[in-house]
Amino acid sequence: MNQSKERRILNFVLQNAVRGDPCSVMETIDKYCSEKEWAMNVGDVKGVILDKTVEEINPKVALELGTYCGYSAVRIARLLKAGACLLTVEFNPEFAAIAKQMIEFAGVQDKVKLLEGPSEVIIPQLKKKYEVDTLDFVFVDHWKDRYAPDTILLQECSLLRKGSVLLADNIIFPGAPEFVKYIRNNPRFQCSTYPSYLEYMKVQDAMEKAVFLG
Ligand SMILES: O=c1[nH]cnc2c(O)c(F)c(-c3ccc(F)cc3)cc12
Ligand SMILES: [Mg+2]
Repeated sequence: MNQSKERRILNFVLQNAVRGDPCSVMETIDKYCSEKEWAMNVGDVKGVILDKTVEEINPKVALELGTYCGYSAVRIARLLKAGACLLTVEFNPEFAAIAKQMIEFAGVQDKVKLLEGPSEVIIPQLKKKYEVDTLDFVFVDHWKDRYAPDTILLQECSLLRKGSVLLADNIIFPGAPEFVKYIRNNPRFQCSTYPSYLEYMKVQDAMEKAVFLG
């Protein structure tokens, strides 16, 4: 059976990146996906916006919705301080298996907990099953139709506290209009938009930052 694109990306990393070096893993994925096969990693351009947001917040507990191959999990985890952790949610078992190996190869596995399943099932389990109190940072990068319902679910599950920061990818392309409408008209969020470019393409995209006001 022929390999998946995600398996080809992982193999390229295993053969070309430096084990235990998160930056090497990120650079190698970016090289493969800009030169050989496009893939939906947040990438090196929007990745800088992600980096700056994580560094500004310095989260102790971070959540990622949409692991894919693990690129942004590695990107976020490399910036986490001692004792901090990232919970990352992926519903596609093939992607989760690739991401697990990617995260381990990068050497950030001690900071990352990969949770396999649909976000609407995992989010209500975070407090009791995964011992989360509240989330300091949430990177929203899964399926555009889940952005708004999962943001509502996070609130219903009391997982956000005053100052929790959401950062959502792809609000221009492919776009998340329902989420943008919801979050920008919600007085409980302070929103700001970061225009950028679609990963590995000269196509406009943007990220939305939303601070929960409690
Ligand atoms: O489904 C997605 N989940 C998370 N992130 C994505 C992304 O960053 C994309 F660029 C895209 C994308 C897919 C196909 C295109 F033609 C353009 C963008 C999709 C996702
Ligand atoms: Mg994305």
